[in-house]
Amino acid sequence: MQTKPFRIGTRGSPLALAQAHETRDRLMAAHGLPSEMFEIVVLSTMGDRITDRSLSEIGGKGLFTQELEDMLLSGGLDFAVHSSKDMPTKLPNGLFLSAYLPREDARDAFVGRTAAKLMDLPQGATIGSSSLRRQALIKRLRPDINVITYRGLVDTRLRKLAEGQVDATLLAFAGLKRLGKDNVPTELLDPETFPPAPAQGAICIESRIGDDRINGLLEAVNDARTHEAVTCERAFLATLDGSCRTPIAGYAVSDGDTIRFSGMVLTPDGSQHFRVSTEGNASDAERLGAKAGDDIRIDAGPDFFSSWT
Ligand SMILES: NCc1[nH]cc(CCC(=O)O)c1CC(=O)O
Repeated sequence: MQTKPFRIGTRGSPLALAQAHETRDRLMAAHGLPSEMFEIVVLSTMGDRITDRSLSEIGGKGLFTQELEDMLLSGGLDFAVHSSKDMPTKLPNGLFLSAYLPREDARDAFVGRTAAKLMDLPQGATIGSSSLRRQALIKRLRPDINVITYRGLVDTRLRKLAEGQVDATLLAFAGLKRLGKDNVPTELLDPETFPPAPAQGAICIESRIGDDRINGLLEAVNDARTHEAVTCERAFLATLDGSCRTPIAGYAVSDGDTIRFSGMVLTPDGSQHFRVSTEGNASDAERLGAKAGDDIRIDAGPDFFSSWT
């Protein structure tokens, strides 16, 4: 009988804490365990400490994960809760993504101050976003718009917007929902024209390979369809993501039998893009995503990825 509490690692941002609490609540419900059986351990990561530069400028992998992974490997944590979108495609030896909670809405949310919709913004308007994918997609649809670097906690971004520093910003709808800010978006962007980032909207749990006791505990909260979809999207990203300087979108939906995937790569200025769409057996999720990555790379040609990176 386990008597010591399970140690759950998380970052300390309001969104990260909400995700850690959701994970704990689902584990309590699945196993009939009291909250005292879980201890939430908050760690600060490089990504939390550097807030004045965009993530692609800082570079490096695992900006939001390394400190948690180090402590997982040293045994100080039993598992860690992350936004799947923040996970590098390669994990440290000995760790894996053992469970995914049911995915939240994966769409991007547009939060407008001077217009409610992206396509209705005035000519030359300013949008705050540091995501290469969002910048490229905005410029593809609205080349006149000026995109400025914009990072920080969700509340900080919304405050800057309210103060008039920008006309609009884009955020993952999933994050807003988890913070109880469902009513903040003025538009939800269509995944056809504005596809989300690979793994957006999905919470994952990272743990040690071979730690059967913990992995058995986590299995009970794994959502198979989310696991399949995000595995497909991450395989697509892994095939393409040499540099993290490439705007990449990818979104898969699994019904348990069939998985459908669409991906897009763009030049940072949005002037060129390539798409791929495919479907296959859900049990083939990873191969399907990797193949889509290979296909779009061939379609785009050798000069596409080297032209700006
Ligand atoms: N560090 C960025 C990040 N990582 C995950 C989310 C949102 C939550 C999610 O995609 O599950 C966000 C913020 C955003 O894009 O608005």
